[in-house]
Amino acid sequence: MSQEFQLKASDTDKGNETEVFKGRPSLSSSGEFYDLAFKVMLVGDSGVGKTCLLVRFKDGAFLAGSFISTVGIDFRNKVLTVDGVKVKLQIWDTAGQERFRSVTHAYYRDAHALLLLYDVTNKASFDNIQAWLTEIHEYAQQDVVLMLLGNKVDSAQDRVVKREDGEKLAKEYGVPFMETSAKSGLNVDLAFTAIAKELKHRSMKLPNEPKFKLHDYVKKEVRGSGCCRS
Ligand SMILES: Nc1nc2c(ncn2[C@@H]2O[C@H](COP(=O)(O)OP(=O)(O)OP(=O)(O)O)[C@@H](O)[C@H]2O)c(=O)[nH]1
Repeated sequence: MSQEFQLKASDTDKGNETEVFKGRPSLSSSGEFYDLAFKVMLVGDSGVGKTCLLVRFKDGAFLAGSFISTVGIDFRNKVLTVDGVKVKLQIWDTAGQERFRSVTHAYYRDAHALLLLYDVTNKASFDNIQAWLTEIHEYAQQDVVLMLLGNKVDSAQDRVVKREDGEKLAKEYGVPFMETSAKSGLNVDLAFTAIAKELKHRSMKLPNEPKFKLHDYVKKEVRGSGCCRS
């Protein structure tokens, strides 16, 4: 990583935690207890809405107005309760711009999950998904949890990528898929919850708990863009 683009921590936590389960809860620096911690990375072209998705999930707000591109990498923490277990997600917001690509490459290998975004109003961002998948294949862990998100579905009048095209691409690559809107909140909590459930089930199975199937969960829970709340 170049000196120029050091990690920015929006929360006071350090950015170097790995998955933990000590049999007793840990305390995050924001004062919340958690049992497990995972790193989730947001990737995709510049402007697809990675920062807005994270802000929607973390703060329940939408960053309207002028678009300020992420520089390098940033992160936020959020603790979720998944099946009675406190799961801390440390969510890394990467810069989509090409010139920061070498910075983000360095972070892939530590990610437990990746949310790969395109913008349904921007065909190029969809066409670039294949290149992002190649990059993920090259730099991320082999067993990384991956999900494809088509964002900005609130902009129905500007949509150029059909839902079926997203579904088809996701099926081709065997990844779960959903459409989201950082603006309306549609499916935003669901995307992060699904990831947290998958990571939790992979690392810790409670007695008598059935096997968790991420694809089935997403298919069952996902909501269409006719509606505007998560
Ligand atoms: N209509 C609509 N606009 C959105 C949505 N999400 C993001 N935007 C807008 O899209 C622009 C880019 O959003 P960002 O979240 O900054 O995009 P990014 O992917 O983080 O971009 P980089 O930091 O350059 O990689 C902003 O003007 C947002 O207001 C959405 O769900 N719906």
